[in-house]
Amino acid sequence: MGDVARRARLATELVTRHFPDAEGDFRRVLSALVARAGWRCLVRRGRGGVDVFAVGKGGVLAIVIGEHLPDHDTARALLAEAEHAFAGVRVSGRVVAAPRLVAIRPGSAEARSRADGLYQAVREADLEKFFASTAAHLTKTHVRAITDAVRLPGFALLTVAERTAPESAPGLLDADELREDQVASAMSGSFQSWLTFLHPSQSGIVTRRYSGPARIGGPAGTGKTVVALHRLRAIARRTTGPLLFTTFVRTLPTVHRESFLRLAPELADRVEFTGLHAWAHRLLRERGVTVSQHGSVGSVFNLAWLAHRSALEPVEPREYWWTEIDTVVKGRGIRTFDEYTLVPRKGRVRKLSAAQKEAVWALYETYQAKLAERGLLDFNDLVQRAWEELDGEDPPYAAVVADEVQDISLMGLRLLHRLAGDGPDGLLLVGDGQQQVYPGGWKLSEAGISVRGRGAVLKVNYRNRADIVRFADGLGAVDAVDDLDGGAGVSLRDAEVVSEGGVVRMWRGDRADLGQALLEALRGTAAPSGSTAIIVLGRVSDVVGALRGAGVASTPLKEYAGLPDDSVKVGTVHRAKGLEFQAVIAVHFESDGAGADQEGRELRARQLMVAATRARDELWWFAVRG
Ligand SMILES: Nc1ncnc2c1ncn2[C@@H]1O[C@H](COP(=O)(O)OP(=O)(O)OP(=O)(O)O)[C@@H](O)[C@H]1O
Repeated sequence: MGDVARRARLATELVTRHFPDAEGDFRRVLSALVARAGWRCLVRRGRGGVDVFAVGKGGVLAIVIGEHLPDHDTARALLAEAEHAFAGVRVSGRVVAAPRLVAIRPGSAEARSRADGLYQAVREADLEKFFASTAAHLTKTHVRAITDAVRLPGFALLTVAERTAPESAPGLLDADELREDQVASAMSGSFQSWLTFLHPSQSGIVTRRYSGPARIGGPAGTGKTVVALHRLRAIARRTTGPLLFTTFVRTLPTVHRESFLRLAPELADRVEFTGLHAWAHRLLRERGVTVSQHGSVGSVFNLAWLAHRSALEPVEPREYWWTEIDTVVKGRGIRTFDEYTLVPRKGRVRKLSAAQKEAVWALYETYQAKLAERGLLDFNDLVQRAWEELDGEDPPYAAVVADEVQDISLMGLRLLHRLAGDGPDGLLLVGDGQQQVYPGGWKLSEAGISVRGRGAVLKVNYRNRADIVRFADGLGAVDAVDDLDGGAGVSLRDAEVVSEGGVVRMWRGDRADLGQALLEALRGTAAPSGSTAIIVLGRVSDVVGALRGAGVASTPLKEYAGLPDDSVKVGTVHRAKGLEFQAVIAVHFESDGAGADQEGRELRARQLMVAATRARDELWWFAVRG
């Protein structure tokens, strides 16, 4: 008899023995659950609460089985029961996050949740599809450990023995199973185990109630985004309004949406994942503000620059002045010359004379005039106009999470504040000052946001292996880290690292040899191509050209949406921030760092650190000479 048929027969016998009086529908659905390989079911019937806690590679599910799907209040009560049942359950120092709620309707009649994303409704006929779509992230050892640790009075553990492991030896895995488990864990991404396990400090932040805007800080890889996603789910479960997850990087929300859908597929329609500029653009369009799509902002700035370069170029190059206008003037919402003369130019090392400030202002005015002539808005204008639109209105979101806030402009912060307001659990700002990859700087208080007493810092690095953290820490990013609000923060050096080992390899050579060296590095990594990224500090086209020359196909990071594929990703450090890969080849050009001033050197050191900390297991450090 095949294993599937054997399991089905044994499951039916087991269920009939335990629940002889239960109705046929219940017994049939339960038998199908118990028969699933790799899942263990804790079952109780007839108390009006959760029927089954199923623990398996797809996590922990609280399941109710019945013809009638739960309404809103019932679903909330079930979730509370499920949360309570697993509260404090620990496995190797991590706690088990609140389970997902699933309502299974016997038969094939329509099953649609009537509770706004509190649970996933599944028809019995779709059970196979449902389990196939559940992200596998726990090993068999995890599953055993959870079911061993949880105490659920009144629930019976119903499992069908694996073919080789007799059920009389619960908690033990035989040698084959263990090996298979380890391979599965290495291959299948048990690094996604954050979907079920949280460090106690992470879990504390997920469930904490904040009376107003709050902030989560901590160095690279400590689970800030993980906590933000869990918290979003927790907030969604106790509110009814719309929720937003946003960042300044256009592509990042799409990637994090994929993670969130693995964590809480039932909330797909409740939480919006959008870049802040795209959000502002949409608002303006909806309100009838025409935003021209034609022409390039960069070429308009060039025209303005041509008119003023003679005064400014002898002092600093074009890029410096673009940054001055982008982050100091427009990023801070400065509208008059007088304001500009008074503003603290945080993060800018060079002091400007009165005459230089006048020249900056003239450049700004020409740039604005030329944008207006063409009906163009740059990113700062989009944010400013959206912020003005929302003046005096109620916040459109019940809660907003903003990730990577260290790179958001001051005006961006003000817009976020209008999106969420000052209400309880409304605005959550997540970031790490040490990872700033754009110049700029602000204190939250300058944006009118008070997070006093509502901050948390994470310190346990779960992403990078120890050798990679040590290497990244030595790259010279300033250790004195800002907590995003002018206070002292925590740097990578202070992080506690969970995974030992790691591979760091160096290459230094000429441009002409780059393609071949990349090819060899790609061949030499243990990571599959799809889990490898080439992160470039400098011109990406140079690296893509070298790769093409070596016959390697790649996908630009700006098109990466977090879905698995088997191509190598290539992009700038600006595109790579917030992401992670099993292996990273970081390519920098030595000439780019030469001659930089203190501000440029610090920014570059932070960018190098961000590139290095994208690597989980392997880092190849490529320095191109000349
Ligand atoms: N509780 C956890 N259990 C297992 N793995 C975890 C846990 N928390 C985080 N991780 C792992 O660490 C990785 C990094 O987490 P996350 O991206 O949230 O960190 P971060 O602090 O936002 O990083 P960065 O600031 O560098 O972008 C996750 O992708 C996950 O693989």
